[in-house]
Amino acid sequence: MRLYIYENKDQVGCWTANYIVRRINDFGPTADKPFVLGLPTGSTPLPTYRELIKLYQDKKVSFEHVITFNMDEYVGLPRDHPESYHSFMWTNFFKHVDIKPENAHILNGNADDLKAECAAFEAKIHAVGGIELFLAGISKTHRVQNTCLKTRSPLIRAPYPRTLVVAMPRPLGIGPDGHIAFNEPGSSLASRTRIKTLAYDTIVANARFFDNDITKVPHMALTVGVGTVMDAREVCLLVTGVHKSFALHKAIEEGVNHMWTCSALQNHPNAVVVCDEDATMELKVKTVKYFKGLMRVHKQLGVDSCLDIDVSMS
Ligand SMILES: N[C@@H]1[C@@H](O)[C@H](O)[C@@H](COP(=O)(O)O)O[C@@H]1O
Repeated sequence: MRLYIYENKDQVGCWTANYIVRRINDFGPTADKPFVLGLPTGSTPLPTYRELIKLYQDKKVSFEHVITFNMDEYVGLPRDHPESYHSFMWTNFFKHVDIKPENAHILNGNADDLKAECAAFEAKIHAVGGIELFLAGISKTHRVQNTCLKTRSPLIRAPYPRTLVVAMPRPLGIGPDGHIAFNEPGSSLASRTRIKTLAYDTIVANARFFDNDITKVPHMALTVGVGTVMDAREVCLLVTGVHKSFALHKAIEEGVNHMWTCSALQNHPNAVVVCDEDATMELKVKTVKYFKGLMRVHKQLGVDSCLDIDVSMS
């Protein structure tokens, strides 16, 4: 596994978009030999999508012969709901480039037979020869730091007519998370595309997109499995922001573990993690120095041409 560390999320997006364009152009896709790309949703890939659109507008790439497969979709959310992953992908990427609608595959969370929908998705990936490059993101981890819990204290009730609500400090804790697609903690590392119940942490995290009302957040999703991602010939994991730093630590500094499904990538023969400085916050200094040193040496020796990508150009 390689780890590339860039200054900020925009540089990560710039590098990733240019890398995808390079991979597509080197592959030379045609109607008979399309380039198959796996794609994520979320805020993390947005700078990448913005840069990809710019590169398309500058005629540096065409998506005419690119086939995409998205990682996941909510169950039961109308396709045209602004928070569906269909809406996200068309608003933020597809409608701006020349991809053919029939080539952009997104799971249908409203299918009559969800199991058949998942099986058909896997079959389609197989039919086009598998995924060449899977772009992925991971969810954040929650570090609860002295936030307040509302509780009722009988001791300080009088002389107030009603029970008084007082704030009590909560102990520092770390919630389980760091999932890839919707492969929540405990997902099999050999899992395939399937229906998944969302973890409570994920529902709470995603409430920000649903008026902060957890009752509006779908509780189930269709998601590619960890095994589906691992089958891609290359995986590129994007990690930006300090809120992802603990997940990054779990992904690369500790062992492979189904409670941190992103850590499965340690077993992938061709995985690259691209992160920003903020996301390295929970890594050991020696880990950061090691990977930065590798980047420097590989660049000097010219053995890793993707390190030549100029991330300051946008
Ligand atoms: N199912 C998606 C994941 O595929 C995504 O990686 C994650 C992170 O989103 P963000 O990039 O906004 O932090 O959100 C959801 O849980």
